[in-house]
Amino acid sequence: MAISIDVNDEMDLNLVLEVSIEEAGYGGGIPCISDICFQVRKGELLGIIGPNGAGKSTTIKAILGLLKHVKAKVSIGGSSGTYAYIPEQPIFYEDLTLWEHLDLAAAAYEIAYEDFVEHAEELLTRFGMSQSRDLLPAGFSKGMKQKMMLMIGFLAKPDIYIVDEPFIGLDPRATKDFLRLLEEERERGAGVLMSTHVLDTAEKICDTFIMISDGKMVAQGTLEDIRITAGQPEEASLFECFDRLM
Ligand SMILES: Nc1ncnc2c1ncn2[C@@H]1O[C@H](COP(=O)(O)OP(=O)(O)OP(=O)(O)O)[C@@H](O)[C@H]1O
Repeated sequence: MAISIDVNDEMDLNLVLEVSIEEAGYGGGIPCISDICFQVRKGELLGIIGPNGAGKSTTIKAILGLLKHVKAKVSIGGSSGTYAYIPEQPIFYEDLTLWEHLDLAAAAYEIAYEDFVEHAEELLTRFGMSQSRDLLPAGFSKGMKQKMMLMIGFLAKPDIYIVDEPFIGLDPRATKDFLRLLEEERERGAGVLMSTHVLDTAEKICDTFIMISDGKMVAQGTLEDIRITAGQPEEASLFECFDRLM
């Protein structure tokens, strides 16, 4: 394994994430992804899109240093260089309530207790989860578990959010609440790296994209850049570009 995660104060001050993955995979010597390079700036939302099995989650795992086989350089910028990872599959402790999960996360992020209580109460209200605060997440629905992961991520107020497919379990109201919070965080200067299949939403909210197919980047940039790469006209949707490039 050869991965370096630098918390680097000397990089371009507007960059919150710089990724250069030579190759990465799950062992056995065969890489699943290769030559994936991109940057995320303050306030930017970069969408990773691609078909099932293209390598979106593997790219995220490579960035987080979760793979055995990875040759990559990852730099997280800003003075504190912090990130929050919101996984596609909720991860939780069977014996801890929702509130205890938030409390544990706040302790890990070293947030002062009063600040934690205020922010956590606000998040519970915004996600409509106040009544579930003292319940165990094992009994939650898929969407409620997803909301818990989002709340834990938002507690951190990091430099960059790394979010793996957030939309699948969320109802329309929760999706709206999530997008509004994300927008506020971007106004604060946080960057966002988000993988998703929901292309009409991605088209509306992402500033830039990387499109991955078969473990490689096939297009990169703004929607306009993607249209040019796909040889599509000005009015073409992200889905039409995706369809053409895949
Ligand atoms: N734990 C694993 N062990 C071995 N190979 C894996 C593992 N997870 C994923 N892969 C392989 O890595 C490749 C990329 O998978 P990945 O999960 O990154 O795709 P994805 O683009 O996130 O797909 P989806 O949209 O279906 O979530 C696939 O060929 C997949 O079979």
